Amino acid sequence: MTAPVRIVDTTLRDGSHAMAHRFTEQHVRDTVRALDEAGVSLVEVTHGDGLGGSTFNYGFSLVDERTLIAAAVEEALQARIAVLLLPGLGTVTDLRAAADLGAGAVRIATHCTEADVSVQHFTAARELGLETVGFLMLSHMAEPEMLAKQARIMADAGCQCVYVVDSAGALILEDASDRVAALVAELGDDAQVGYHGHQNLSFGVANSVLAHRAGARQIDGSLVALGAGAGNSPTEVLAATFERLGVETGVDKDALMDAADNVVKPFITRLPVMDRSSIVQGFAGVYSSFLLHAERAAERYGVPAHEILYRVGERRYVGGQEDMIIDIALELVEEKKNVAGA
Ligand SMILES: C[C@H](O)CC(=O)C(=O)O
Ligand SMILES: [Mn+2]
Repeated sequence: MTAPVRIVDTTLRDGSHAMAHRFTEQHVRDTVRALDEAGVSLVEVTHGDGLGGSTFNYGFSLVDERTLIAAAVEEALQARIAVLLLPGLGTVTDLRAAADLGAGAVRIATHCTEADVSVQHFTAARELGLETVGFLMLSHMAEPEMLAKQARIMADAGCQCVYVVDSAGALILEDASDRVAALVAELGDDAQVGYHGHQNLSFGVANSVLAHRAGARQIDGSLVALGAGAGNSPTEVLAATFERLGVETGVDKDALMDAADNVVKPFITRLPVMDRSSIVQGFAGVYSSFLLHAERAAERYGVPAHEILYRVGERRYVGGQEDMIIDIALELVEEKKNVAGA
């Protein structure tokens, strides 16, 4: 018998990147209601970079995330509302506030080789009675065995499901399933394994299917793929694909397609697309949420965004190093001046 999979929706968190953090309370209410009615059991709502993410470096939110979390909790009749937390940006105080507002789960995200910084946050989350999930971001930067060791750190700290997070949309087929399999082998019954894909090289859904076959039991998606870079695996496509494969998801694919077309598509300011810049992100292994930062720097300094992104990939910059995008743009301006003057 094929094992069921839980489809987790991150439209209202990863989608925050694509919306330049401009979600309104109405967007959140309408989307949560639609996901809830479609049977999605875990819905993530936070600034794209998690609790406390609304800053100069990452981009300010239009509406305070606590207002959005409270609205989401009010609309969800069966779904649990999850928040994202990046240790160092979000604090345990932010987490307590989210729990007080009714959030029932936290997804704690670290760079794929830095799981140790999440330990106190998992401890606090378990004390608060929250469901706990760990995100090993930019997973393509660590080999499967190394990633599995990092997953062990999270599980030992109280994490109930550790995700292979393909932040750059760089993993292709076995790259994803080998990592999932390594985590499953390491964690056994101690914690579940999840998979979070991005579409930069168009492998989000295919990787998710392989991840499930390798033992992942939670898979992320976003309605209309709304997410950073070329977006996430579309929730409505995941639902249709798993149904075709005979894998139980507990969600209603037609209700999700309705939500995608009639609730989310009308408010999207910029449809996720596999354009030159996002393809370069997947190819060069660049954090998807750097896309808008690179596009802004490109416009401001008159250099191509894809050239900036290639260089970000070469230097292996990670989340939190958004400011380096400006440095690279300035460097490219200098180099172009020197070539022109030579
Ligand atoms: C903070 C990031 O946007 C988390 C995530 O969704 C990813 O790394 O991918
Ligand atoms: Mn993501």
